[in-house]
Amino acid sequence: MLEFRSVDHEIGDLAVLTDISLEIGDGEFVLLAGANGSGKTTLLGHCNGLLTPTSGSVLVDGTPVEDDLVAARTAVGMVFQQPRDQFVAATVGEDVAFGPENLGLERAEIDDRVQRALEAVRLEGRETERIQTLSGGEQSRVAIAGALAMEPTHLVLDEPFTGLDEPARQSVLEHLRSLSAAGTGIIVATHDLRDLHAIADRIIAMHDGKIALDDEPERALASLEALDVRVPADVENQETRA
Ligand SMILES: Nc1ncnc2c1ncn2[C@@H]1O[C@H](COP(=O)(O)OP(=O)(O)OP(=O)(O)O)[C@@H](O)[C@H]1O
Repeated sequence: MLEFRSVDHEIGDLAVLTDISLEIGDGEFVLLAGANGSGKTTLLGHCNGLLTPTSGSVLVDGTPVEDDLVAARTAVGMVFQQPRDQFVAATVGEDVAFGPENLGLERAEIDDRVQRALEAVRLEGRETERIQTLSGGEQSRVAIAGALAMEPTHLVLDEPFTGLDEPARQSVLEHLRSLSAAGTGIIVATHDLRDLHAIADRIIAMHDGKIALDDEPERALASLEALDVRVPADVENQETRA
């Protein structure tokens, strides 16, 4: 369980997050929507102690994040918007293996996790390739594989589908869905609600640093346009009609 209790985040005079309270249960698949600048990335940064609340607290499985940062970072896997910030090794295989190696796992278990993670992002057989030589979308997939290989109990992804081609997007989606079914809590910040709402349990929409709505997908979608979150299918329909 991931829990925010009245979290405020201020930067100077700017209230970036105001009074965020929410609970995300094990196995819940949550979409975090909202316009540019509404506070999504900042909210995600609080999930594993990357950011510290100005007031309020964040708890991972009942423990305040600041009480045990290592535990929080092991429990909550993060995939950032800019994958380049996330790489620690030169090659695909080394990078994805880095996290599991740090957990002190047996070699066979590490290799197994790397294989499964690379299959999930459709990069199997590419272990020895240098990350620098990959395309942006492929680099994003390496970053996702790195988080998957840690097998965290909560997985937080910031715009994970940007730059992914459709087969890779579907494969990652399928994997996230199966992780969620197996009990992993998933939070995906995204503008891309295309087919995601069909698999999500819940949509949380941010507006000006506050939670503007938190509801099951069908009801949430009906309210989203008022918050300036375009639903691509509707946009396409409007363009077709025009
Ligand atoms: N380190 C910082 N310094 C100053 N302002 C910041 C900082 N981090 C975030 N902000 C501001 O806080 C607000 C929320 O930013 P955040 O990145 O959380 O939004 P977002 O919803 O993730 O946006 P996007 O959809 O564009 O990624 C923005 O107005 C942003 O400019």
